Amino acid sequence: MNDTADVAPAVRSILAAARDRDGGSERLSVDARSLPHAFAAAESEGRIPVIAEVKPTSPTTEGTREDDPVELARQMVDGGAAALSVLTEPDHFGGSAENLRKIREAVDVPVLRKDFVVREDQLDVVESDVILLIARFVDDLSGLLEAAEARDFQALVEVHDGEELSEAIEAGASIIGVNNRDLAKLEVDLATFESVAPAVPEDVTLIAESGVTTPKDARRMRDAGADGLLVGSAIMDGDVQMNTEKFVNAETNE
Ligand SMILES: O=C(O)c1ccccc1NCC(=O)[C@H](O)[C@H](O)COP(=O)(O)O
Repeated sequence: MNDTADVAPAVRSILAAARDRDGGSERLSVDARSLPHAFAAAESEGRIPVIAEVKPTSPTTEGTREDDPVELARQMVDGGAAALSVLTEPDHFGGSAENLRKIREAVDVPVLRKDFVVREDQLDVVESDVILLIARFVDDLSGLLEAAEARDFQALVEVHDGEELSEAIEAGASIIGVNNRDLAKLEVDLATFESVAPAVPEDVTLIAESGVTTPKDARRMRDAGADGLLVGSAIMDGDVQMNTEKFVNAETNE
């Protein structure tokens, strides 16, 4: 695992828990729904491709949303989400593999497993269409990416700066997310995406992650080159269907 000494205490705690968490006992083989195809379908219908995140709580959110996660997921899809992200991290985000399993059964859009996977056996916990690999926290990014793809997962490789972007490109990532949240300080700055995006190759599916809180933010990320947006807190706060619609239609309702 790359440098963890300089990350926020909450993130150190997340990573300690991730290292201790068991993996799956059987190697998975996934029949994945295509994220790039889902993005293209949304674009063709005039919707911004939004990955809406089922995120019951987090270290930077007050309280926990106790609603049925499957019902929330359905409302996000009804609101036009091209894909969903489901937290499976239990200790800091209130997620579970069971939530993801039930949600993936209930919807027909691609589902991203949002967790802090640090070892190959942790890929085998639950089937999803896309799996998150965070460049900063993975020792052998190309090895883990290869292991994910060998199971037919699509991998979303998350980066925060140019160095991590180079690492992701070298590892062969075809879906890259630029996280606007600095995991060292937990501060969010949309300028992060704007500074990293220009170096991302054209053929990569590029996602702006974190800190998108208004339709104006959504347009800003799209203007900077985002193919899609990953939105958590701003969708989870209130009526999730209406909130999703707001982001999905941010360009048409301008
Ligand atoms: O969201 C947090 O508080 C957080 C804290 C520490 C590590 C990671 C964290 N979030 C993970 C994410 O990637 C976000 O859930 C996701 O990008 C959505 O972000 P947002 O729209 O800002 O909720």
